[in-house]
Amino acid sequence: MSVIEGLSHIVLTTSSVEKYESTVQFYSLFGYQPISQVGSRVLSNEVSQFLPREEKVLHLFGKPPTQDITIRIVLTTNANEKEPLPEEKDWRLEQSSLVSATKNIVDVESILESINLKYQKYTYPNESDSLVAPLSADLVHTEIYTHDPLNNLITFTNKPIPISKSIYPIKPISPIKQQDISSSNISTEPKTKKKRIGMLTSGGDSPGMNAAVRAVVRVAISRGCDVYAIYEGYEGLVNGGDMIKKFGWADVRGYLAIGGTLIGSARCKAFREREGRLNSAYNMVKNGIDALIVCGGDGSLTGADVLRSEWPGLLDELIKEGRITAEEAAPHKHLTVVGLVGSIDNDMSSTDITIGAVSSLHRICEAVDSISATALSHSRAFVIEVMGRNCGWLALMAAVSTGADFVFIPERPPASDDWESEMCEILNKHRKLGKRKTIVIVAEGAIDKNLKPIKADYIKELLSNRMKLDTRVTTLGHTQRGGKPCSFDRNLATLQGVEAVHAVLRATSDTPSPMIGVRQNKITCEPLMKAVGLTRQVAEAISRKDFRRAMELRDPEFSEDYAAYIETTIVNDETLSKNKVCIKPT
Ligand SMILES: Nc1ncnc2c1ncn2[C@@H]1O[C@H](COP(=O)(O)OP(=O)(O)O)[C@@H](O)[C@H]1O
Ligand SMILES: O=P(O)(O)OC[C@H]1O[C@](O)(COP(=O)(O)O)[C@@H](O)[C@@H]1O
Repeated sequence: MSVIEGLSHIVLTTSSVEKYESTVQFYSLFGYQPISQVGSRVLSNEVSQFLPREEKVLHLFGKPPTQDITIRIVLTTNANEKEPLPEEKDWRLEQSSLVSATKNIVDVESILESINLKYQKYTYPNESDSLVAPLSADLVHTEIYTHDPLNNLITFTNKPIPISKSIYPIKPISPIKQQDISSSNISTEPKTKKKRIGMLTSGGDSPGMNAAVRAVVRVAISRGCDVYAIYEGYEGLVNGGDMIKKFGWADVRGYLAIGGTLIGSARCKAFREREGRLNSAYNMVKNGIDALIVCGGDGSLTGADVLRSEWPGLLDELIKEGRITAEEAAPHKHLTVVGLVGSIDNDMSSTDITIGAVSSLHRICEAVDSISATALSHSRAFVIEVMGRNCGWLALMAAVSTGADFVFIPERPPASDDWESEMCEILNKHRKLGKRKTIVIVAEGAIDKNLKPIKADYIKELLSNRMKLDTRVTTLGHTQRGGKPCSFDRNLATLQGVEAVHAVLRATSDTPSPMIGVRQNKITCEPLMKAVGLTRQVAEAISRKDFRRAMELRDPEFSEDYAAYIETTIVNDETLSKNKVCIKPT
């Protein structure tokens, strides 16, 4: 028996008031009725500014055999905005967010005409379909594809049985005879050419990278491709030789449980130069590799896309230099690049979580728990520095998970000019309420509101001198990055590795390089450079001191986590001090 009883509602989010209003109007045109509205657009509380501001719930009463649909339209700063659908594409190939059954497809069409909205219409059977037999009535129907103001693809169908998956009895097209093929139709690619995929891990290693390599290798083999491990990140591409090795099924045996990356990683200076990428193109052509799956952070994924964009020019240069022949280059006209995000920092936009971040967080929590035990014994204070480069996710999540007394992250510097006094006041309050230990977590990229770095040693001085606490600094360092991947990272990397190979096989010469992500528990495929661009915007927002924007640009839960941390950890209950209740250490 299933544990759920059916669809509750669909949630659509936007940060634009205009789009919010027009989405409500759009769905109303098709008969959805408002059943409730909550929220206020003006919230003064600093924390609340990141929470949903307003939402409307619309309901459509379905007629059997269909069911009612409820749509919640939310106005929030943390919206997942979608890109407009490319008009030239066949929208049937995209994933619809909502498929509605209708008996009045003509009315649907007139509504779309009346609001001047683009749509695609398909009638079955199609004139060009070669039917084996007349279609049964339940297969004759029309489908209309359009999008709502938030760019969600929506479909209308007048199929008599809306969820019927029956297929059309179309005659197979007879094989083309040799004499029918004109020379202009002959592809330069040999028909039997096997796809050859290169896989590399690059940048800082992260737990779960091995699971990604394993999945890519095995799915590629299952799909009839050859797969090559490229050792030491881009170093292997630049140097070639035995740093590029064909992998078989058994080569990745035992990979799942091992931390780091068994095919090695590097920060490769040579690949940043065109000369290095020219050598990489040479080594790829010589090995017949024309698709590359890269698992790394935003730097590694940018590097892969640079290689893809330069590819035709690099091949021309190699031909001119006489290093490869035109015949060798011909089957490799396009390079397909797919990105998997492997980084403990969880700093990539357009994905909820990166491969390795959860394992690293577990490690940090274990370390903080251990330090807490000794802090408690000696009534000491500890300032713990955690990794994350310019991202505060690890620090914030560790603070939430361990109940640290204070946290410093780059995206949300302390609001006050005299944050030192405010921090001491909060820590003092916790001490007065009976806490025997003080834990301050500081992200390695923490800054104050004037962009001055906040370092663990400086905090230690404050705690020792002003609060007279016996204070130690612990820098967790690379223990955070190594070690076994947790099951979440093994699963994530496996699912994403599978999708990466599928993305390679789907790619055409004009598809932008995709990045495999995960959103709301679904594996996603987003334009890689768009995600990299959004990621860079966080650093830009911070450098402009626009910290509100920096928080918005992180994944939607970031602000909620921050709010939860403040509410659950910074004591804010006056009754406690009045009644002198002693708080047990967390
Ligand atoms: N703009 C770029 N052009 C070419 N290669 C790059 C670029 N940025 C990064 N790379 C390559 O990716 C490697 C890893 O990048 P880095 O930023 O250090 O780590 P991460 O991928 O974890 O962000 C670099 O050492 C370099 O070889
Ligand atoms: O190991 P290194 O080269 O000192 O790099 C340390 C950096 O690598 C990381 O562990 C991971 O960063 P990337 O995923 O961007 O490579 C950062 O948190 C840290 O700042």
